[in-house]
Amino acid sequence: MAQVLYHQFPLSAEAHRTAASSSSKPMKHISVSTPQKGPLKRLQKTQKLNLEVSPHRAVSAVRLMRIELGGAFADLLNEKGKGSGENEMGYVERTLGFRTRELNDQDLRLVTDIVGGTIRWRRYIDHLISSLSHDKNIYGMEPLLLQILRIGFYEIVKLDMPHYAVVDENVKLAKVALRPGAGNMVNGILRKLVLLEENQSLPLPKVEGDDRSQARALATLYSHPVWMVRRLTKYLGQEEAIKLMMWNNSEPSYSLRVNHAKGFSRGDLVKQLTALKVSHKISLHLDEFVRIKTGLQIVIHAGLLRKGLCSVQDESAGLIVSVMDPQPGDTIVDCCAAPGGKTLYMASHLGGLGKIFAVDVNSGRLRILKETAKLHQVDGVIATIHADLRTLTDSEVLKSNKVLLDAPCSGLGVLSKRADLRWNRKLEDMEQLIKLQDELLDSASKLVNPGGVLVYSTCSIDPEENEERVTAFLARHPDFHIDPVDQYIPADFVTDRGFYSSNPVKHSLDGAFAARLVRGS
Ligand SMILES: C[S@@+](CC[C@H](N)C(=O)[O-])C[C@H]1O[C@@H](n2cnc3c(N)ncnc32)[C@H](O)[C@@H]1O
Repeated sequence: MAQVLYHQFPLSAEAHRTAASSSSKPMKHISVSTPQKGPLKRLQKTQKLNLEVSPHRAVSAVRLMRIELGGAFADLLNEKGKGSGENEMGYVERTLGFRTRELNDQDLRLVTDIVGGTIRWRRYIDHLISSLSHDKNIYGMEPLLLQILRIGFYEIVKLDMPHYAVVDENVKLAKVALRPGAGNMVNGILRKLVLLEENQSLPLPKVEGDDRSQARALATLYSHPVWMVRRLTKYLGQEEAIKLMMWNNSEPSYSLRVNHAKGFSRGDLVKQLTALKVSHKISLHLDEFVRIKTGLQIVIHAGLLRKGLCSVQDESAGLIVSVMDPQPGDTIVDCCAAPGGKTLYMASHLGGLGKIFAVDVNSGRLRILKETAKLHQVDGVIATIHADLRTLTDSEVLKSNKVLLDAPCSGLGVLSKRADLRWNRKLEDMEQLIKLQDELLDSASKLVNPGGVLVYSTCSIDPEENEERVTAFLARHPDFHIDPVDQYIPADFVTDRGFYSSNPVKHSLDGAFAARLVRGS
């Protein structure tokens, strides 16, 4: 039986509307009055607390709607941790017409799993939904109904949760948040899915026919855009492309970098993680890094990031800093610096001596860099410059022996962490990005002193953004040559041409690339 509690608070128009529109819903409720003070006394806000629907499903459905309709980033929302649960309840109430109880840690973990997984598996799930629905145009469905179906499909097919409990819970959500008819529809489709899943006869495409048909089938089976499958297959071959897509669909793992500038050591971090019962592994490659598979929410909740004691940073990004080899006393130009992951790590190597000029065209992201630098107590060696790099080329002040260009890129190396990125990227972006990368490389090269080094890096595994950009650059700038990176990073990451390349499947890290390009003296 549905249970709805009415709390009395100062009334908003929104709450009036919600209360009125929901009165027709077939739910029983009780009212609880809270005394009000002063002139607000007569104004009453009604908040409905629904204790029957599962909170993590209600929150997941609304989060998915916000991401899809609002274009917000899934990982950004996830990183807000428990606090976002409270803010989010406002969205839940406005979207569904009721609040649920506050989320506990287990609910939050489920929301993270369900939202990330449902986004990653969207193409696969949507294929199944449209195969089992009467109406094949599933994108014409009410957005909330589609999200509830996606959650149910993901839970049954990919999380293997108890099937009939999943059906019941999602039917309940559809009935309460939409109407009884929507619940009946969810019931019919999910029950069909359970039967097919239990008989191992899901209607999935076969990988056969010409390249195009095979790419389409793989795109559905491994839930990636067709253009991406074709590109991955072209560069890696089908077998490796499949392994990479499976990696992209897996739960991401994270690394934490300790911040020595705060007097916090890796030993201290390990102690804290042990006390928090977050299982962890020391990085094999970098002294300041610790890997965690799960428990990021616990780390966030414990305030380790907020206090500036550590940052979330992938080791693949840390290895780019190793390729830069920052030393005390260096002057470094970081050409595309924001939000500052590499700037801050480089700054921690300077030991208070030297300067990093952190350039970025995005003022909001640059503000985050400044604030984090202060929090990490490395702001003394960082100067921020808000500018388009392409306008800075005549600036003598910025001439330096070490220049980093961590270029805007497709992010094809970080798809496991950026669940929604694959759906936001378009093939046309690649052409634009490549053009921008060439322009930025040309601009960055003008800041390098004779004998100095330009490090070009990306978080992509796409050769057109990596090796090919370097080749094209060297053809335009014969005064530069490749300085092999083998003395800066482990041999396992060094390519035949002397570049740094991390491979998600091989190294269990994000994909990244870097080249050291030295200007002749
Ligand atoms: C890959 S991100 C940099 C990440 C950063 N290095 C870090 O480790 O946190 C690329 C950055 O390039 C910046 N950018 C893009 N075009 C630019 C331009 N023309 N001039 C300067 N910065 C630019 C973007 O604003 C974005 O912050």
